[in-house]
Amino acid sequence: MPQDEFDWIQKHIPASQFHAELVQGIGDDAAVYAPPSSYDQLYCVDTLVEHVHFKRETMSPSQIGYKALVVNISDIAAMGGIPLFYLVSIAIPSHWNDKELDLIYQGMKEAGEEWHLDMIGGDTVSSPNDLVISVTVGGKVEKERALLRTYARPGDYVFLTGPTGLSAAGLHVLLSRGRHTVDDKERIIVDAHQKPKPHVNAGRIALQLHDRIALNDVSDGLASELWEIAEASNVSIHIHKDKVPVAKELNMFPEEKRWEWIFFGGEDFVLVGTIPPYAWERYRTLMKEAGLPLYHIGLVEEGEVTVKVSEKEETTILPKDGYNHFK
Ligand SMILES: Nc1ncnc2c1ncn2[C@@H]1O[C@H](COP(=O)(O)OP(=O)(O)OP(=O)(O)O)[C@@H](O)[C@H]1O
Ligand SMILES: Cc1ncc(C[n+]2csc(CCOP(=O)(O)O)c2C)c(N)n1
Ligand SMILES: [Mg+2]
Ligand SMILES: [Mg+2]
Ligand SMILES: [Mg+2]
Repeated sequence: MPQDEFDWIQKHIPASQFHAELVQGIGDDAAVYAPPSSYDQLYCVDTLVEHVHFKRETMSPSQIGYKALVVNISDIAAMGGIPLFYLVSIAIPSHWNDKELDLIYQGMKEAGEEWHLDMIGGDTVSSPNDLVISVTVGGKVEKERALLRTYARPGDYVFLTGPTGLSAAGLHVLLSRGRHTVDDKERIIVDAHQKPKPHVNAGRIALQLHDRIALNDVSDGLASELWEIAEASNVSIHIHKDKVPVAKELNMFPEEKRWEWIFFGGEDFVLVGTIPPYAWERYRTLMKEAGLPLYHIGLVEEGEVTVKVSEKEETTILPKDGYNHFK
């Protein structure tokens, strides 16, 4: 725990800033931001709680900081937006020392530098047992162009910007053996869990391409995010299981586990979305030119709100399961 709240904050104030729209950052009662008039503003907040989102055995302090910020950058990506600023609220129990807390801030700084975000404020409090870190991100998106979950229409293609299930597989390894005994062949899945990469460019390319692409980032699991789009847009979504990407890093696990993680694992932070068929080839080309993966995994159909999955001749309902904090 820091000796003094105020001295501790002082040493984490950034020395420079990326965005000129920031009028006043850390140091007053609130940050001041002068938004450009041709953009709408975006805001989101997500929280990581010790023993719920991480344990000392699953994530290093710098990875906790990194992930606390990128899960929010991912929500801005899912709107097609540009992340700009972040505020950090941290509740610190006595068993976390100064060195570890500095590393948490180091991890956030690393992510901030990677995606050009300025830290503009926060809050520091004590906590009786567990560490809690809550990050708020502000961003911008061209006026009236944000990519909404309500945009899916019958006939649209359903796409994914990366394979799912890797983070859950990585978590499985970390929970069974801890973060200090990871094999080389497990590196990719463990990295996917500890240092996910938000798909900001995929979101930006989508936004620049078309004004009616539905997007959602995969935090609670592919099934859960597909259901959210189906419900928001009042459509039926039909997935073809043989088109859903299976990362080769999952091959070392039993088939049943693999599919459970792909559909219900969560924390993948890839984007899932829907796009009108006439815009598909262009999106594919632009993503390919940018060196980014893209998978066509199904279709939006008319009919009551549901998510179906077909395998060979058989079609079943994809359960609305996934990570749920209260189940
Ligand atoms: N406690 C809360 N108070 C007010 N609004 C909330 C609260 N929790 C969530 N929301 C809002 O509900 C909507 C869905 O939030 P949710 O957290 O499920 O989205 P997400 O961040 O994409 O998912 P995840 O938290 O799994 O990453 C968002 O608009 C969010 O701001
Ligand atoms: C130690 C440990 N146990 C379990 C998990 C898995 N987990 C926690 S929250 C979540 C969904 C996203 O959270 P939210 O909905 O809050 O954004 C998932 C898949 C983990 N990361 N660490
Ligand atoms: Mg959230
Ligand atoms: Mg989200
Ligand atoms: Mg989120």
